Amino acid sequence: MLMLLQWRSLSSKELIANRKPPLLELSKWIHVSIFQDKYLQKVHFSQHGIPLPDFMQIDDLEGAKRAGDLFGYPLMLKSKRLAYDGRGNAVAKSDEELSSAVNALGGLDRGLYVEKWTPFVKELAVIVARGKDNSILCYPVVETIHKENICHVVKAPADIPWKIRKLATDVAHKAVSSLEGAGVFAVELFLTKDGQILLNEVAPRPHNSGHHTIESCYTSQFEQHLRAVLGLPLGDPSMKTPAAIMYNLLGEDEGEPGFHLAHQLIGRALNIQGASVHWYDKPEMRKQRKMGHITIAGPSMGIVEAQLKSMLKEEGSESQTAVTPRVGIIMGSDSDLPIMKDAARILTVFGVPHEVRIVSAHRTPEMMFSYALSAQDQGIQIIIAGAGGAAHLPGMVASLTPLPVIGVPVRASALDGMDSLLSIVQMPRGVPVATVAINNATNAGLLAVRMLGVGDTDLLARMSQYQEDTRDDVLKKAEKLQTDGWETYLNP
Ligand SMILES: Nc1cncn1[C@@H]1O[C@H](COP(=O)(O)O)[C@@H](O)[C@H]1O
Repeated sequence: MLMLLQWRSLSSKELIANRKPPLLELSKWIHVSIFQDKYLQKVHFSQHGIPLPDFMQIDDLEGAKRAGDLFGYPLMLKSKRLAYDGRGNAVAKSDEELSSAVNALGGLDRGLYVEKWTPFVKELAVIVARGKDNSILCYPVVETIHKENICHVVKAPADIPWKIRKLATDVAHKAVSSLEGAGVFAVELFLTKDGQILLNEVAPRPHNSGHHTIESCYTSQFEQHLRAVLGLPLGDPSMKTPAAIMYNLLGEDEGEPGFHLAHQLIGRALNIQGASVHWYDKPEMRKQRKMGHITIAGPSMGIVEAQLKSMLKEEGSESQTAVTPRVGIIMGSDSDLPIMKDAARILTVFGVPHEVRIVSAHRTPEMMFSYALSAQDQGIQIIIAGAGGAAHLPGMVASLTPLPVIGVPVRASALDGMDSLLSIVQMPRGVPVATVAINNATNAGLLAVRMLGVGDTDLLARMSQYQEDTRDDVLKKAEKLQTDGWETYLNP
C-alpha cells in the first residue's frame, strides 16, 4: 500500500481499481515492478552505474553451474519475488548443492537469479526521502545487525569512518535519484573489507532501519513519507540525539510463552533511561516474528550500548543500574590524586557520572593506548588527564582519540610545575589539548561540565547557577570587607 502511495501520477485508488496502468504510465509501472522483482531492480541499478554485487539470471541448472564457474562458491541463489527477511535466499557451496538450493527456493519456475557472494564487514542502510519536486534528503547512515537473516539491531549513526559514511550516502542518493516517485526509500548497502559500498536492495517505503528516527531525528521517516507524498517541504533528517539503537522485539517463542518473554523485556526497557517501547499489537506471537521494537536514544553510542546491555540482562542483574561514565579522569600516578580529586568533586557536584583511573604514559604505555582507543566506545565523552614532570599523558591520549582532552599540569617535586605545564600546553598543530592552570583540576572539571552542557540544557542551567553562586560569594565578601574594614576582616 505504501508503495502505491508513492506513485507520482497515479492515485492509489486508480491503481487498485485498474490493477493495470494506463498505457501512458507504462514506464512508471515498470518502475513499480522493480520493487516486486529484485532481479529487475538489480538490472535497473546496474544500468544506472550503481555499484552492486555481480548477478545473473538463471533459467536452468546448467545456467546455475555456469554462474558458479564464473562467480565461484559459495554462491547466493535468490528468488526474484517475495524475498524478505532471509526468505527467498539459498546458499550453494558447490556445484552439487545447486539443485537442492534451487529446490529450497521452490524450483526454477519461481524465477531465480544468482549473486556473487559478498564478504561484507558491515551491513549499512540509508533512508532517503524524495519529494514531489524531486528534492532528495538522506538520513544518517546506520548499521543493521542481523540474526538469522532478520534485522535484530540498528545502530544510528553507523560506527564507520566519515569517508565511508559519505560514500554510502552518495551511493544511496544516486540510487534514489535514478528512480521516480515521492516518499521515503530504504537503501540497503554492504560495506566490504576494502572499503567499497555495494547496493543490496532498495525498499520503497518507511523501513525497519529507519524506526529509530521516531525518537532520534528531527523528522521521523513516517512524517517524512507523508510530507513527501503530499508535496510538502521535506523535514530535517538529521539526528537530534548523538546516538540511538533500535532493538527489534522478535518473537522468542510461540503463543503465550512468547508474549510473556516479550513483556518481561518491555518491563526492563521501561526502566532504561532514553528507551521508548513500540508494541505493534499483532494478535499472534510467532518465533522470529517482528512484534515491536525498542529505541534507546542517548548522548553517545557507548552509553546507549551500555543501556541496551543492561536491558537485555535478566531481572535483578547488578549491572542493570550501573551508570556509564561520561567523563574519564586519568592521571600518571596516585601522587596526582590529591590534585586530580578536585575534578572528580566538581563532576560529583554537577551529577556527571565519571571514572577515576591511574594510567601512566611512561610506566603503563599499553594501558594508556587501550584506554584512549576504547574510551569512545565505552561511552566516555571527555577525558581529563593530569600528570606531572614530563607530562605526556594528555597529549598522547589526545592523539589516540577523537574525544576532547583537558590537560591538568600537576606540580611535581621539581621546577614548580613549569615542566608539566609546558609538556602539556605545547602540543603540535593538529592535536589539541585544552590545558588548565597548574594544579587547577577544579577548572578541568568545570570545563568538562561546560562542554557537556552544549548538548545538555540542564547541565548548562546548573553551570549558570554555579556562576551566579560564585558571584554572590564574592559580593558577600566584598560587602563584609567594606562594612568591617580590612583589619577586622583578617582578624575577626
Ligand atoms: N609523567 C609521568 C609519567 N608517569 C607518571 N608521571 C608523573 O610523574 C609524577 C611523579 O610520579 P610518582 O609520584 O609516581 O613518582 C606524577 O605527577 C606523574 O603524573
